[in-house]
Amino acid sequence: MSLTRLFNDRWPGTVLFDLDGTLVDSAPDLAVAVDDMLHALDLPTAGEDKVRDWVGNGAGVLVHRALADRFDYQSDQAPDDLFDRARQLFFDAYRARNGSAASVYPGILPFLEACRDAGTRLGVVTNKPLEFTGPLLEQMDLAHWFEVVVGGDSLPVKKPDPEPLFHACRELGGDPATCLMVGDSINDIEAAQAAGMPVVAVSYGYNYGVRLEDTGADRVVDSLTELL
Ligand SMILES: O=C(O)COP(=O)(O)O
Ligand SMILES: [Mg+2]
Repeated sequence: MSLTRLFNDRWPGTVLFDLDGTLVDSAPDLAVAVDDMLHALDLPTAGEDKVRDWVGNGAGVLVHRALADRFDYQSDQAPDDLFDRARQLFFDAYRARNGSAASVYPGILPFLEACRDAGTRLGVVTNKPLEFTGPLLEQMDLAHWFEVVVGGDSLPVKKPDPEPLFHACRELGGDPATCLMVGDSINDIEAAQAAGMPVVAVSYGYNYGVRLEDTGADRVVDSLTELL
């Protein structure tokens, strides 16, 4: 099925992209920064496989998961002073590292080119803090594609709340019904569904180690080129 089938044989007027795990494989740098933080705190390091499954709810939750050494950290949440120290260590380490080992996923550039050729307006809606989002998009030479970038701390709420998607769509002058969300995790799918936007999920990203099939996405693809 081509993408236009989702929009009555038209290309979407607006496309919003998730960042980590959708446009860019950022986990290698996030994992080094998490391990630098844990090492500085004399805690056992986590490694990239675990960190991949912990990414998705923003930097603060990633730090909590790393301190607890598990996804579900709520019952064993770090005390405020340890969390504050860890968060500072993580932010310093990731700031120094952001983009070093990251890469743009295959299929992204042809899809962005097709959107541009169709006159579609493009935005990024990520749970990543804004201070890391701009530099990463610049380093990956992606920044020039997007008219709007909403970070995890741009608004009082993050995905899966639909408000960041509404906000980006409004800024682009789009209509949620003709806006497509593209993401890699259940947060993206739930946010899009709550916003009334069709959603395509990419299978190659980080969905907490859980397969994306049966999560309710309108389509799951291994590469965005499948939509062309
Ligand atoms: O920083 C995160 O936790 C995830 O960011 P994303 O929303 O771009 O996947
Ligand atoms: Mg993501």
